[in-house]
Amino acid sequence: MKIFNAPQIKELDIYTLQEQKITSAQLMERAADKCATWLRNKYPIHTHFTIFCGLGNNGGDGLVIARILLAHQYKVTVYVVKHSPNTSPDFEENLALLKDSITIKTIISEKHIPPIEEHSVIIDAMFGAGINRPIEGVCKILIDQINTLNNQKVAIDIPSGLPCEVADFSKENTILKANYTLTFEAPKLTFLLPKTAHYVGNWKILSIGLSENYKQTIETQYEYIQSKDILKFTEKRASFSHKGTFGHVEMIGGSYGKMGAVVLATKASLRIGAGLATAYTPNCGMQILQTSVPEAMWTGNLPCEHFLEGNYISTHKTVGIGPGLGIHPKTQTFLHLVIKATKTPMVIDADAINILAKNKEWLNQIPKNSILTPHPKEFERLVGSFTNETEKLQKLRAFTATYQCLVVLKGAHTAIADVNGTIYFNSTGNPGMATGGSGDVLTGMIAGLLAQKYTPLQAAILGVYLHGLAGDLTIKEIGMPSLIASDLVNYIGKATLHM
Ligand SMILES: NC(=O)C1=CN([C@@H]2O[C@H](COP(=O)(O)OP(=O)(O)OC[C@H]3O[C@@H](n4cnc5c(N)ncnc54)[C@H](OP(=O)(O)O)[C@@H]3O)[C@@H](O)[C@H]2O)[C@@H](O)CC1
Ligand SMILES: Nc1ncnc2c1ncn2[C@@H]1O[C@H](COP(=O)(O)OP(=O)(O)O)[C@@H](O)[C@H]1O
Ligand SMILES: [K+]
Repeated sequence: MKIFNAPQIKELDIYTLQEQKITSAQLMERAADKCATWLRNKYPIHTHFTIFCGLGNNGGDGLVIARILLAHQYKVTVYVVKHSPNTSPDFEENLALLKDSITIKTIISEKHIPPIEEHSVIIDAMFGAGINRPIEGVCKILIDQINTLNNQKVAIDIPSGLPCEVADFSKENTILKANYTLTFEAPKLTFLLPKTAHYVGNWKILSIGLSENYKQTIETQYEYIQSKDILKFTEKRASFSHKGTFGHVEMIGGSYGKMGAVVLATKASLRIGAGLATAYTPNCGMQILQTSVPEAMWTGNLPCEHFLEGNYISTHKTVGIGPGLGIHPKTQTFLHLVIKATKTPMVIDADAINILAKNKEWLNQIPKNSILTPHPKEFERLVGSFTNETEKLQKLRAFTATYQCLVVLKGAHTAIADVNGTIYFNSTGNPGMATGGSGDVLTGMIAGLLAQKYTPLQAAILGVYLHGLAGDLTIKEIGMPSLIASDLVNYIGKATLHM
C-alpha cells in the first residue's frame, strides 16, 4: 500500500471527485460516515462525545460525524475552535446543516475552553492533513489541556498538529496525543516513525473509495507492507523439486559464549524453506550446532577455537554473516575476506555490521544488492548520529544509494530501504519481539529466502513480514513477555501458511 504525502492526498481527492462524479461534500460525508460507524461499533449508545472542530475540512468531518451520531441518539457536544476568519466551503455547508440539530459552541479565546466531562469521548477534528505550521494561540492552549486529561481521545485522519510527512519535531510543538486515530485510505508516514508514532495511538485505516486508477500513477517514496503485498511474491513448490532447488545457506557467525545466535539463524533459514544449511563457526560451535540443529551441516576453520579468523574460501552458497560473530581484530580481517570472496548478495547482520562500521572503506566491497539488517544503534554506528527522523531517512537513502545495497532498519514497523530509495514499512510484529535473538532469526529467514532465489527486495520484505507475523502468532498463544526468539523459529511454519 502506498503512503501519500499531503499534496498527493489532495491530488488523489480531486481526481476521485472527477472520476466518480461526486462533490467534495459527498466525499466528506463518506469519510465521516466511516468514522461514525467505527465509533458506533466501539462505544455504547449512552456515550457522550465532545467534538472539537477546526475550520477546514478536518473540522467539516467533525461536524458530519456529530450529525450522524446525533441521528443515532448519542449525546454530542460540538465546539468550533475559531482561530482564524477563514473556513472551507464544506465546513460551512455542514455547519449550516448541524445548526438545525444542536447549538454549536465556539471557542475564540482561552476563557471559552470548557471543562470536559470525565467520561466523555473526545473527538479531535481540529487539524488534519492541511496542517502547515506549528499550532499556536487558543488551539495550543486547548490541545495542551486535552493532553492532560484521561478521557479517551479519537483523532480524525491525523492527531491535530502532527504533519503527514516528517518534520523537525522540536519539544515546543503542540500535538494532540490520541488513543485512536481513524485515518483515511492509507497511513501517514509519521504513524510509522519512532519519534512520532506515539501521538497516533492505535490507528485504523478507513477506506473511503479514493481512485485506485489514480493511486497507481502516483509515485511515492514510501510503502506500507500488508499481506496482499507479499502474496504477489509467493510461488508453489514444483512436484519434482529437490533440496538443491531451494538453495544452500552458509550461516557464518558464532564465538565462544555466543553460539546461540548462529543456531537460531541457521534453524530459521531451514524453517523458511532453504534446501540445505551449513553453519560456519569456530571450532567450539561444532557440537553445539550439530546437537541443536541436526538438519544442518557444520564447517569452520578448524584452528579457530573461540572466534573466526584465518582464511576463507567461497563455496558459492548464500551467505549470511554476523550473528554472534564478535569483533576480534582477527575476525575483522576474516569478515573482509568473506566480503571479498562473495560475489552474490549476502545478508550482513549484528557484529558484521559493527565491524563494517569500524572499517567503512570495506563497505564499497560488499556484493551489490546485499542486505544489511541493523537495529537502530547499529545503523547509527554505520552512518553517524542523526538528530531527527528526516535526517535518519535521508541517511538511510544515501547509504543504500552509495553502497548499492538494501538496509533493513529493525524495530517497530521495520523499514526496508531499497537501492532505488523506496522505503517499505512493515505492518507485522509486536513488542514481545524485543528480546535477545529475534534479530538472528530474521537474518536466517532472509538468507533462507535469498537461497530460494527470491530477489533481495522480495527476500527482505517477505522475511521481515513473516518474522513479525511469527511473533504475532506466538503472542496469541503465550503472553508478550514470554516470547523468546526460539518461539519465532517455531512459528515460522504457521506464518508461512498465510502466504
Ligand atoms: N482524501 C481524504 O483524505 C479526505 C480528507 N478529508 C478531510 O480533509 C482534511 C484536510 O482538510 P484541509 O485541507 O481543509 O485542512 P485541515 O487539516 O482541516 O486544516 C485546515 C486549515 O487550517 C489552516 N492551518 C494549518 N495549520 C495551521 C495552524 N498550525 N494553525 C492554524 N491554522 C492552520 C490551514 O489554512 P491556512 O490558515 O494556512 O489558510 C488549513 O487549510 C483531512 O485531514 C480529512 O480530515 C475528508 O473530508 C474527505 C476526504
Ligand atoms: N516493539 C517492537 N515491535 C515490533 N518488532 C520489534 C519490536 N522490538 C523488536 N522488534 C523486532 O525484533 C527484532 C530485534 O532484532 P535485534 O535488535 O537485532 O535483536 P538481537 O540482536 O537480540 O537478535 C527485529 O526484527 C525487530 O524488528
Ligand atoms: K484531527
